[in-house]
Amino acid sequence: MNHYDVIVIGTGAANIITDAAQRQGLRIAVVERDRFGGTCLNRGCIPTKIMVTAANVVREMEEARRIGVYADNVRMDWDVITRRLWHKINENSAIKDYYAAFPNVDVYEGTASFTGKKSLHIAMNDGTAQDISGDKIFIGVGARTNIPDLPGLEETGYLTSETLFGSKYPKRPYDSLLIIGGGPIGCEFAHVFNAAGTKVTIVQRNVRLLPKEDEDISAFILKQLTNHGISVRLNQTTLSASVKDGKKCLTVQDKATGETTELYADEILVAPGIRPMTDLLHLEHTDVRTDDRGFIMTNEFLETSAEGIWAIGDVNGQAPFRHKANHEAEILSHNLFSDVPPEQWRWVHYDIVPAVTFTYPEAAHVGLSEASARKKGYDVEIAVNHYSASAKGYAMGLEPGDDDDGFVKLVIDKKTKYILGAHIIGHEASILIQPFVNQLTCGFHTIAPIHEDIASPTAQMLRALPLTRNLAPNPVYTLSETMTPHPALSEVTMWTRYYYEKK
Ligand SMILES: Cc1cc2nc3c(=O)[nH]c(=O)nc-3n(C[C@H](O)[C@H](O)[C@H](O)COP(=O)(O)OP(=O)(O)OC[C@H]3O[C@@H](n4cnc5c(N)ncnc54)[C@H](O)[C@@H]3O)c2cc1C
Ligand SMILES: NC(=O)c1ccc[n+]([C@@H]2O[C@H](COP(=O)([O-])OP(=O)(O)OC[C@H]3O[C@@H](n4cnc5c(N)ncnc54)[C@H](O)[C@@H]3O)[C@@H](O)[C@H]2O)c1
Repeated sequence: MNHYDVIVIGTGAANIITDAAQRQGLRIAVVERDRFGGTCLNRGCIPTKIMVTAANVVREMEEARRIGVYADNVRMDWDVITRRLWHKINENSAIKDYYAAFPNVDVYEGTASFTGKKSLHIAMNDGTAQDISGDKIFIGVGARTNIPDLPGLEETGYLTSETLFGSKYPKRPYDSLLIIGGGPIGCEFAHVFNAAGTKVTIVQRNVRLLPKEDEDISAFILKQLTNHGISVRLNQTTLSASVKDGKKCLTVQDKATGETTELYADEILVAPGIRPMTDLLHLEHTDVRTDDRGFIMTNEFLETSAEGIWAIGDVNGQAPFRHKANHEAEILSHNLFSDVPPEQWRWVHYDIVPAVTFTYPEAAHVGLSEASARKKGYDVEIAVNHYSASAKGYAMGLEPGDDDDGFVKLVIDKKTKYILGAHIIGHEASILIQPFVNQLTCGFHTIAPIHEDIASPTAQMLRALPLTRNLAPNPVYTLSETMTPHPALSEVTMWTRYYYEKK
């Protein structure tokens, strides 16, 4: 059995940990069962945003007539989008080659599962098997679509984000598409296919689209998607799927009226949320604890309940975004692989994770919604500013009262005047949210334990201090510790710090 200093399972955000351990000359095993680079590169953020960016331009060109610019025959060239998208996805093999070239890194292409507290069996993709063990093990195995238990779905056939960017990639846009789920995945694909000319219907179980957003943002996006011709059915129960007259059919029931309807389309895309990839890991052989949905429980230092095992990214069930996963991996790299004393350790706090849904227009937020702030007992004040109130907004053709006149909404604690949450819907909301993320990240922070009972002796010592960190606005390291939503154009400014850090 090969023994390693470090084992990293998964090659999404966990690559940041591999890089840090590699720079220290440690002996590392990297295990990956699928395409290298994880969800973001292969079937998530990157290919969807290549599509979304093209879809945005379609909408912008259509709207440009209100400022005196006319473009005829605006259309998406699916072949160009397809070529650009797969060009990017295919970079995954370069990631594998990159790691394989290091003498201190062994790359295993296969599925890892625990056989003991620190040992793993790898069912290699070529049919062979390997057994390895390690001192430090990092789990970054991500998540996948949580397929609903819907009668007839398997027989009818369906798409997920995984198969759409895999064996079922469409050679041309569908004529019609039913989307199960009105979260970020459902809404972003609805925007893309709608702009590509597909007749799109979203079937959403919740009474709102994007229910993790502030209610005002959900209402705005509903109006926008509807204005663009997307049919949205809220508050629905999906009863069954079938094939009728050559079309795929979804039978749904309105939860309020009880009315049952049959919806037809060429294809069904399933986007009802995600489940962790922990089922393949056989964590029962370890002391790693999971919650009732199978997500690995981690503390503010990304420690699991098992000694020497950490977990980052989607698999820990906290804010499933790539920038959050990167942030966690950077914290571990700093704490464990940069020779700093524990008193200089960083920790994660999830209350300042920005989120952007790349619909048209974009929806972005950081911090608490109005409803969640009130629920937490804050006496809140609200400040709202519309795009049309700014000179640039007018220049863009936005007038007060326009359906698409986006806005910024601040949720403020009446007592302290602190910003509890910032919410933006409108053009480039992904960039406009950044100042609020920076502002909330700056300042003096005191460690806030997550899962109090998960604590290595070092974590216990740091909690007892208690550990503090002052992020003054001027030093470049404050930028390094501030998240930026991925993939927003604000990365161009925020990631300048990498050139300072020479990474
Ligand atoms: C359609 C879609 C669009 C998205 N858009 C955005 C966006 O715009 N912005 C954003 O921030 N987030 C977005 N996300 C979410 C984002 O992709 C994830 O939060 C992020 O990629 C998670 O990274 P990770 O490192 O935790 O896991 P992953 O990137 O999923 O990496 C895990 C890796 O582990 C491998 N693996 C799993 N189990 C094993 C095993 N047992 N053995 C070996 N290898 C294993 C997997 O094959 C995978 O490569 C999107 C997701 C989807 C599905
Ligand atoms: N721009 C981004 O950052 C981005 C984009 C896409 C995905 N993601 C991440 O990926 C994760 C998965 O996205 P998602 O949209 O699948 O998840 P989600 O859990 O956010 O949304 C799924 C939606 O589907 C609905 N739903 C669930 N079961 C249903 C059913 N049977 N019928 C009808 N509706 C049903 C739920 O009410 C929910 O609103 C998200 O948590 C998100 O963080 C991020």
